[in-house]
Amino acid sequence: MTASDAGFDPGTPPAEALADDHLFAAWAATVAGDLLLQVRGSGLEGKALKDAGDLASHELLMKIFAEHQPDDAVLSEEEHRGTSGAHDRHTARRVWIIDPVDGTREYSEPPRDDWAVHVALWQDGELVAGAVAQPGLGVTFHTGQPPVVPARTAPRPRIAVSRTRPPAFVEALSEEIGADLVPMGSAGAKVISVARDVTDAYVHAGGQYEWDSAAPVAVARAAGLFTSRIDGSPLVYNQAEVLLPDLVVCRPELAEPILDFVRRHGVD
Ligand SMILES: Nc1ncnc2c1ncn2[C@@H]1O[C@H](COP(=O)(O)O)[C@@H](OP(=O)(O)O)[C@H]1O
Ligand SMILES: [Mg+2]
Repeated sequence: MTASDAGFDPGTPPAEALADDHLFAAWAATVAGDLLLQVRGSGLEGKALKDAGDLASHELLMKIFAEHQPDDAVLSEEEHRGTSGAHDRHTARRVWIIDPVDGTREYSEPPRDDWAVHVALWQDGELVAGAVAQPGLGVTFHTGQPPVVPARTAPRPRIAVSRTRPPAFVEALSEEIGADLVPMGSAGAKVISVARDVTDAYVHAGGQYEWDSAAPVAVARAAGLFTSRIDGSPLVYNQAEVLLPDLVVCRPELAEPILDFVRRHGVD
């Protein structure tokens, strides 16, 4: 199913979004999320719903970027795991890194809300803008108005982990630092859960790609959260190899205990 099959018209971006990359990212992620809600309400289920949502959101976003950001390259999960659009991301100054549906499994399990649309902008070596739409919550988190992280409410740290592929070492990590594990779908939903004080950290290892974390990490950084690879090195985007298999996003005070555990025990 494509956006036009679904009879969906995203309209035109507001003038302020055309003049501001943060607001453009937010607009694009939000309209793709609106389309995904419409597809989710169409009666499809399971794999058919996953495939229809992925395709519709991807095609809508590619059309939006071709029309409104024609000079930029796009790196999308859904385009053969590589560059798409008219420009080569290896030479472009500006590359939009998008995940049309993150948490595809959870998207196909209504009424779960742990799925997201990711739109990030990489420019001259850095992430400079990002938006994570969580249509199930009815909110788009973005760098134009970064989330204000509430004071910590839980007495024990809560670590968000993949529902289906949690890294083995997080069990031992949680025991050592006295944390509770919170299984959840979608890298974007997990990063945003830290910003919302639903959890205090997101720890992942064992596999992921640039589009899974680019937009969430841009939002997390703008919100003042700590972000790095699991070995403490920086997360770097628009690399020739798009595998970016591990990350930590957390309240700043939890970075050292988590990274220290990994230094001492590794992640095997
Ligand atoms: N071991 C792994 N290898 C490849 N991708 C992985 C992975 N673990 C998680 N991911 C990807 O990271 C995103 C979040 O995963 P999870 O919900 O398990 O935390 C998902 O993106 P998609 O839903 O866009 O495919 C998933 O495919
Ligand atoms: Mg993803």
